[in-house]
Amino acid sequence: MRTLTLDIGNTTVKYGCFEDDVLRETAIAQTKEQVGEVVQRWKPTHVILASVAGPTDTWAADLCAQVPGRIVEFKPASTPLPIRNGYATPQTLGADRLAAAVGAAWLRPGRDTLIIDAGTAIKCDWVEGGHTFRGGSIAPGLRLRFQALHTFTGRLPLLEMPPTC
Ligand SMILES: Nc1ncnc2c1ncn2[C@@H]1O[C@H](COP(=O)(O)OP(=O)(O)O)[C@@H](O)[C@H]1O
Ligand SMILES: CC(C)(COP(=O)(O)O)[C@@H](O)C(=O)NCCC(=O)O
Repeated sequence: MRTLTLDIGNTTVKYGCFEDDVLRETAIAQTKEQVGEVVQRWKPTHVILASVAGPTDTWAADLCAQVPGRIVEFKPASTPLPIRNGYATPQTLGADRLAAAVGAAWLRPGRDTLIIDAGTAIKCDWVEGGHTFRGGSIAPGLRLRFQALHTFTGRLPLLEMPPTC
């Protein structure tokens, strides 16, 4: 079984190519065309995706139409989980945050874990005892902070992150 996993964020798409349970390739795609090239080259039989991008973004559905097997979308309010979701409003929770919690519980079974995920936004989330997602905080990411400081002040220049950052 060849499975493509897609983590569609607000800035980039992170993908992983699995052959059965073995991760063969993982990378960051900057454009949807790059993800299309991975589908053409890797020829996945199945796709598992989680997205926090806007609902008008239909390119993922177009890509999945090229894949013969199952397409599974990870949805916080309905996807069965190996942990309990203690978030008060699962229907508004970002799939990336809950997926990270499932990953953290798998990496640190039975342990309290703080997840810090620095993307477009910086999310700090808590997994209690390796069994319950407790939620956390959402704050602007680095680029948003730079943009806000430049836009809403008179004297601060717009800083760019160095390419190696
Ligand atoms: N060294 C860094 N430390 C923390 N945040 C960073 C760093 N470099 C880039 N970023 C932030 O990460 C964002 C891109 O990360 P990414 O994982 O692609 O985001 P998303 O998951 O939201 O698509 C950038 O917009 C920037 O705000
Ligand atoms: C907070 C986010 C915008 C982060 O997106 P990202 O930085 O991964 O692109 C995303 O997780 C989201 O849209 N969350 C919905 C609100 C919530 O999780 O409570």
